[in-house]
Amino acid sequence: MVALTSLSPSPPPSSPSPAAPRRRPPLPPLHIRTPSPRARTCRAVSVASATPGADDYHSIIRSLNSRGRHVPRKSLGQNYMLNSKLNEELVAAAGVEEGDVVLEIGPGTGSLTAALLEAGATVFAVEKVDSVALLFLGLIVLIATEVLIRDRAKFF
Ligand SMILES: C[S@@+](CC[C@H](N)C(=O)[O-])C[C@H]1O[C@@H](n2cnc3c(N)ncnc32)[C@H](O)[C@@H]1O
Repeated sequence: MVALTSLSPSPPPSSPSPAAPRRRPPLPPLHIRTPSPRARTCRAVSVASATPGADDYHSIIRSLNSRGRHVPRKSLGQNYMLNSKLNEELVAAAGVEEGDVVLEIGPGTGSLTAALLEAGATVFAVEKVDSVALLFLGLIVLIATEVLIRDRAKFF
């Protein structure tokens, strides 16, 4: 298992030597929304993008384009949900309720994760691809769980 904190890039060294390995640039600041009373028992805090809106399509596309020019790979099933209403319907169809614990394999952009959090679930997310995991981290902060297992194959 990989601790979430270990995925966060370290601050760049003050005087990098030419032989030093390249480090990822720091993530942009996260704008954390105060959890609603309904989401109080959540171990994760969703951020602004958890709120469904008419502009879901554009914000997801913007996010996908912003992190390392992520190009979705068919071999990894990287199809992303652009309509958060559908995510809500999926969560309702699955009967996810407050206090449930959900293991989500492949959170991708985190759009379904956000709907699960809104329903009051605690979500453990497993994402294989680093660039997608970083994209996901831009949307969701896992606070108490602090665990992001990157490869389902290694987990099971
Ligand atoms: C269908 S997409 C996720 C869609 C997501 N609900 C969304 O709307 O953004 C599937 C995700 O599974 C990830 N994935 C593929 N193979 C995986 C594996 N072995 N372990 C964990 N994640 C994996 C992909 O990188 C991708 O982000």
